[in-house]
Amino acid sequence: MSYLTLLEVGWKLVSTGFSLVVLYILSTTIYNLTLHPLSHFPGPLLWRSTRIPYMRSMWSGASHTNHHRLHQRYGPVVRIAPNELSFADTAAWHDIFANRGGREALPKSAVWHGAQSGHADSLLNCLSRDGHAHMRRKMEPGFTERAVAGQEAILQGYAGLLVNRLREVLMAGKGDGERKEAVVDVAKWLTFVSLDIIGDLAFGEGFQCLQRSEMNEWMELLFSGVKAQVLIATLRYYMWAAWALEHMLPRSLKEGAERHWKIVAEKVDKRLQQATPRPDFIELWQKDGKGRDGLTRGEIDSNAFVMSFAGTETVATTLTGVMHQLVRSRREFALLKEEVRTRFEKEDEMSLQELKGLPYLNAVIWEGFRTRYALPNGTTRITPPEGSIICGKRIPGNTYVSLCAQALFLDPTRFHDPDHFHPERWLPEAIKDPGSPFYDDDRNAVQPFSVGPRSCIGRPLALAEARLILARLIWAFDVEAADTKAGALVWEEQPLFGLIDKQSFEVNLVARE
Ligand code: HEM
Repeated sequence: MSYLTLLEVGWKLVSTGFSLVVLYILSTTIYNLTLHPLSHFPGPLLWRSTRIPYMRSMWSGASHTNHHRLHQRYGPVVRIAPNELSFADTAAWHDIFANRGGREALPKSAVWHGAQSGHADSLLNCLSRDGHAHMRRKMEPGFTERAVAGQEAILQGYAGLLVNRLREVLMAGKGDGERKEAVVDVAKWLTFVSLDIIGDLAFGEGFQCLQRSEMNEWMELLFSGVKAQVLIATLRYYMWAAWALEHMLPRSLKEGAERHWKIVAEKVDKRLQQATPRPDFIELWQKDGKGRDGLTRGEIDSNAFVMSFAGTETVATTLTGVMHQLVRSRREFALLKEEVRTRFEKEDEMSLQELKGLPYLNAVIWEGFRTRYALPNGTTRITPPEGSIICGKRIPGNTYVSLCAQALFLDPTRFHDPDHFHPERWLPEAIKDPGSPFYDDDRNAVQPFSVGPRSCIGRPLALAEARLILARLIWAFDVEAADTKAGALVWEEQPLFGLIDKQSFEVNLVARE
């Protein structure tokens, strides 16, 4: 065969291949818009026909604001990709995430979850229903109200350290004895304290963030790893992309991930060598000699690893969000200050038990969840092959479904004045008084810890931390808006990669008079 004939054959092959690809894309697009079982669900044309707008939205970090906008335009159910629906309806919490009337909660999908190869499952990643239930039973002793009460000294220690470190910053700040003040990045300090607490509970020692006023290098790598994992997960919607990813990931990335695991194993080793019992997770996840079953060594490593992001960023973002609201809401801030400062004369009187009973403090935290939620796009599940009923609608099998918390929590048909910070909507007065503008609010819509068998195991700890840290800060300092660029943070503009990618938020910290 001559060189020219070879070229011709080659060209024909390429053009046929190209035509086939174009044909495939065209026919799938037409199928997605017409014959696909989800074709009657509303959504923008491009989102219904290909997954590209969804991926773009995820990769740009704007998925929460985009999905929220789609719900405002199309209603409580939106088709956000050919085989995916987003819900913004209170009933969806139970229909997607809870076991109901003999029907089990919808499972997690292998796109978003599953163990890392060569490592044991963690509670968060485990895909098997039975495997998860078994592991959850073994881990629960580490997270009960009783366990948190036993961990109180650890929590108080770090909350006190946070206040003392901020007092030092204040002393070095502007002003004289009458009024000392300093601009501080609260997002950073709240991350430090939540990291140190979880470091202590998961590995037996804090990460020394508060002491050093900086993030531990390992944690920084871990957070960027989590972000990368979210972006990589979106590629798994395409089988070929998942395969290519598995085979084409640079060796350095794989080595980096293994280094993480090695550090985890070393930290767990060190903790296991401590002979004195301490009320931390590892102690409570192990067999206890009194019949309590425990995690395997591999499971301890995987779960300690997961705690370092699942239990830190969530708390830090919630508290930063609450601060962001409080500095803009003078009346609400004054009410909170009054409650905390009149109830306690001394800092050490602020026990976890006492704080649980403070109505306004708790209302502020719940309004923080509603307006500044750390997971505004929720998490994804997949319907079983036989399909499922969600919000009264029959959803075909193998459909990805999620709940857009931001759209639900800020829905004007469910909340009075939804875009503004009104802690009083959570007070017993508003709940009981038909004259209150918040009486008819759909408070059940706000489920920051999700519901059902895979709801947040760390809920009691998270609430205890949030109450304690917030109360200790409010007791010790006055906080005002800072006239800096980071002080003018627009909350909604922060990108989302699974969790809010928290930016700096500066406030003016003033010594309490
Ligand atoms: C304000 C703070 C927190 C919020 C808003 C939050 C929210 C959530 C949500 C929505 C889920 C369900 C995830 C899903 O459906 O896939 C979850 C699960 C989980 N959370 Fe939290 N969380 C917080 C704090 C914590 C803390 C402090 C810990 C532990 C120290 C923790 C550990 C976990 C774990 C291990 C799971 C997986 C549970 C399972 O699959 O059985 N979280 N969290």
